[in-house]
Parts: sequence; structure tokens; C-alpha cells
Amino acid sequence: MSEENTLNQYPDTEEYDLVVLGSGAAGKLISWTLGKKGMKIAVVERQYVGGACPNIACLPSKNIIHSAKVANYVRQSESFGITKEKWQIDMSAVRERKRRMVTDLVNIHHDLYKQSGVDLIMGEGQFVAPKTLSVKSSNGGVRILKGKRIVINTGTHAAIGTTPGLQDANPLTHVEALELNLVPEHFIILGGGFVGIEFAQAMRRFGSKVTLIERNGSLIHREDDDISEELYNVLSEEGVDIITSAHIVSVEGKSGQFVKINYMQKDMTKVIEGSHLMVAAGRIPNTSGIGLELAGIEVTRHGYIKVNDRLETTATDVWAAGECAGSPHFTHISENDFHVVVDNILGGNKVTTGRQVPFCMFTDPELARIGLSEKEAQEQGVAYRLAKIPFGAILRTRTLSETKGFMKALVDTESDRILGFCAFGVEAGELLAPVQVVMSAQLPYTILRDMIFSHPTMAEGLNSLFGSVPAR
Ligand SMILES: Cc1cc2nc3c(=O)[nH]c(=O)nc-3n(C[C@H](O)[C@H](O)[C@H](O)COP(=O)(O)OP(=O)(O)OC[C@H]3O[C@@H](n4cnc5c(N)ncnc54)[C@H](O)[C@@H]3O)c2cc1C
Ligand SMILES: NC(=O)c1ccc[n+]([C@@H]2O[C@H](COP(=O)([O-])OP(=O)(O)OC[C@H]3O[C@@H](n4cnc5c(N)ncnc54)[C@H](O)[C@@H]3O)[C@@H](O)[C@H]2O)c1
Repeated sequence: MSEENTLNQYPDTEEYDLVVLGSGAAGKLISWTLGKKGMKIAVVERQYVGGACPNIACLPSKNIIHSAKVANYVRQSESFGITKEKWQIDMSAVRERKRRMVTDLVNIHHDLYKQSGVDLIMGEGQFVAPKTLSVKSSNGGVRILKGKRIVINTGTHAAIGTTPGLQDANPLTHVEALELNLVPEHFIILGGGFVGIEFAQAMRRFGSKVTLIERNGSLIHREDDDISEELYNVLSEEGVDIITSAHIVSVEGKSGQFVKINYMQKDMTKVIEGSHLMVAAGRIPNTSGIGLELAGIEVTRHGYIKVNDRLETTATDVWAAGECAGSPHFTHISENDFHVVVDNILGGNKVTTGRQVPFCMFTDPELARIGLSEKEAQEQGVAYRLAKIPFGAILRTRTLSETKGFMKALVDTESDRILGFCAFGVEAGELLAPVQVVMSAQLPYTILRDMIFSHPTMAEGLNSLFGSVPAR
């Protein structure tokens, strides 16, 4: 549709310098940054002010996971010399702590929108023409917004799949699981990836019987085998039942009452029954039904918005950022997408190519990784020297009674550059940062080997790890 036709069809169109569809990590930061520079900006958000991270994903899940960790400490308190009489889990109070945090975070977001002068418009947005969106609010009102530029940051949602009976079982996703006000009797989780694993440990620590079902031969199957095995051991020791190589055939019952999972494992038909069912089987981009085709915006085979390394879509002056653009599914990456888009809107040429993608899975202990894994190095034919030490070798872990796990580093055989680092142990996520800095500055591993770190801190482990790199 031509610009003239659009204006004829929608005479009340409101004009903006920039319209952002979806207020995820990238979208909100782009809007606040450019809003403060004087651009006239509208952000369209249908439900979650600030996006998934503060409302239904990273932060509330880590809040609940921390309550579960406290429960675990209380359970083991005698081993720390603290005796207890009676204790119990009050899931309503657990949920209340999480809800208070979310409310505080949402209020902070509202303040930041006000300070930046950005119009936050609550409603469901969809394209009706190039760079033109209709926004339907919950009270039925419709507004038409046209942007000189558009950023799409609509995120993803949990994939439920087409397994017979699964939809009808009303399974929980992470959204509903974070709102539980009781401890499920038997919590079954489909999917042994990040979401499934983090929830499995937390719910077990609250006292549920937990069964984690994964279709691949191991948990987080893309990681190195020693990591998957150690994780399996940690979860099993805590009493999580893990079923791998399972093909779910059908589901019966309703989550919250009674569910029955019929599955095949090694050509055998098996059944598992429980009280609650959660699906954590991957993500689907929020890109269908939003009129992308009316705006010249193409999607990939998997429904992600097609972008180049500047995050430009197939339509001029339209960018996509975060998960909907197929960027790695982490908040810090969506935040990095914000830098790429803002830089490009302001005339720069920042790209996504070659950026670091660190991650931390918030099990206890944590799993953190940056750069190449051994699997990836082998697949790519990259030669490496391997250093690996148990977490028990770090004296700090002894003071905490948290000696489980190990860390390893891959160092280039020709130079002293660090190719990859992986830690599965207490505070692993915090150990990632110094290694990343060294990698990013292209410094030799010997910097970490020889650095004087305070004693007794976890960082001392980096002296030991890099002290064990085989000589060239
Ligand atoms: C349980 C869980 C835990 C996680 N934990 C972590 C973690 O610890 N660390 C980490 O880095 N990552 C974590 N992630 C991933 C992380 O949440 C996402 O990568 C992150 O939120 C980035 O999302 P985004 O910017 O792409 O968009 P989102 O934050 O998903 O925002 C998209 C927004 O667009 C809105 N929207 C969608 N369609 C429309 C429409 N048509 N009209 C109006 N609004 C619309 C949505 O309501 C939403 O608010 C977790 C994910 C899950 C599910
Ligand atoms: N700490 C963090 O940073 C964090 C935490 C949670 C989520 N996330 C992000 O969110 C993304 C999505 O997480 P996720 O766990 O939903 O997806 P995922 O892709 O990480 O894991 C999904 C798992 O479900 C399995 N699966 C799929 N269908 C199945 C079926 N029918 N039966 C059994 N198993 C099945 C897959 O094989 C896979 O192992 C993650 O990849 C990650 O990027 C990050």
C-alpha cells in the first residue's frame, strides 16, 4: 500500500519518529535512549511492561530459585551447626516475595518511560501497512501509529507441540509455574533444557516429587558430555527422576489434578503419572498474526524475522531485535541488540557478527560458559590445550561446603589465547566475567594464571585452572 493510500485509509494516523512493537529488553532500551535524545517514540506492549525478563522469565524464576535454595539450606541446616525444630514451605509466601519484586520492577519501568518522554501504549499491535501499526487496547479502542522507523521486539512463547492430549491437559508453562501457590505432589516436566532443569531442581527443593523427561540422550544435550553427566548426578542426588531418550506418545488427564504420560523408550512402551505437568520444550517466535506480510517483513523457515548483521529486516527502516529476530535467547543478548540497532539508527555500523555469547544456567551449582566447548572445538577442527580442575581444588568452596563440579578452559595450541571456558560449580556465573575480559582483550591466559586474587575467593580458582594449562 502506498503512503498516500495508507493516510487515506487511516486518517487519524499518529506519526512518530520511531514505533517499537514489544517492550522487551532491546525495545525498551532503544526507546529510552532515543527518547532522551529528543525523538518522538511510541512503544506498544500488550501485557508485560518491560518484557518477559522482569515479569515472567529471568528475574522471577531466579527469585523463586533463590527461595528454593534457602529451603535447601534449611533442610541441611544441621550440617552447618544450626538445629531446627519444625519447618515448612509456604508457597503463597514464596510467590508473594516474587510478586513484590515484579511489582517493584514494573514500577521502575513506568518511571523510566516517564523520564524518557516515550509514549508507552498498552495494547496488541499488528502491522496494517508498511511502517504502520494498529494497536487494539483491552477496552476495544484502536489507534493507528506510523513510524519513520520501526523496531520489532516481540519475543517468543513456550512451544507446546502437537502431542495427542497435551494441549487438552492444560500444561503449565514457566508463566503459570511461577504463579503456583502450592507444592505439587508430583511435578512432571517435558524438556531437559534451561527452563526444565532450573524448574526441576527448584520444585524438588520445595518438596515435590519431580520427573524430568527429555527426548535426547542427555540433559542440555548440546553441552559437553562431562557437563551433562555432572548435572545429571547433581539433580539425581537431590532426588529428581530423569528420563532421557523418551518419545512422548500421548498425554491424558489435566495438569493440577492427574496426568498420565505415555512414552516410548528404547522400543519399550512406558507410563508415568503425576499431579502437574509443565512444558519446557523450546520457544516459538511471536511473529505470526501480526501482519508482517503487509509490511514487507520476511520471516525464516522457523518463523524468526529475517535480519542481517545490522538487525535490519527485509523492509527499509525496520529493525528486529531480541528473540523474535533469532538472536540467542538471553536477556544480555537482547540488550546487545539494543546497542546494534541504536548505533545503526544513529548512522553507525555496529554488527552482531562475532560477539561473545556468554550464558549462565541458574541451577545450584551454576553452569556458566563462554566461547568454544570441547564439542564445538572438535566439530570445527580447532586444536586446543585443555585445563580442567575440580571445584574442590578452590579453597573457598571448602569454607562453603560446596565442592561439587569442575571448571575447564580451552587454550589455543599455537598462541596463549583462551578459546573457551566452562564452569559448573558454586558462583560459576561470577567466574565468567574475568575470563571474558581476558578473552575480549585478546590477552594471554597467563594473565589469569599469574594475577594476584584475594584469598579465599572463588577467583583464586582461575590461578589454579590456568596454572594447569599444558605447555605448548
Ligand atoms: C523461564 C525463563 C527463564 C529465563 N531466564 C533467563 C536468564 O536467567 N538469563 C537470560 O539471559 N535469559 C533468560 N531467559 C531468556 C530471556 O527471558 C529472554 O531472552 C529475554 O527476555 C529477551 O527477550 P526479548 O527482548 O526478545 O523479548 P521479550 O522480553 O520476550 O519481550 C517481548 C514483548 O513483546 C510483547 N509483545 C509480543 N507481541 C506483541 C504484540 N503483537 N503487540 C504488543 N506487544 C507484543 C510481549 O508481551 C513482551 O512483553 C529466560 C527465559 C525463560 C522463559
Ligand atoms: N539461565 C538462563 O540464561 C536461561 C534460563 C531459562 C531459559 N533461557 C533461555 O530460554 C531458552 C528456552 O528454554 P527452554 O528450556 O524452553 O528450551 P531449550 O531449547 O533450552 O530446551 C528444550 C528442551 O526440550 C526438549 N524437548 C523438546 N520437545 C520435547 C518433547 N516433546 N519431549 C521431551 N523433550 C522435549 C529438547 O530436546 C530440549 O532439550 C533457552 O534456550 C535459553 O536460551 C535461559
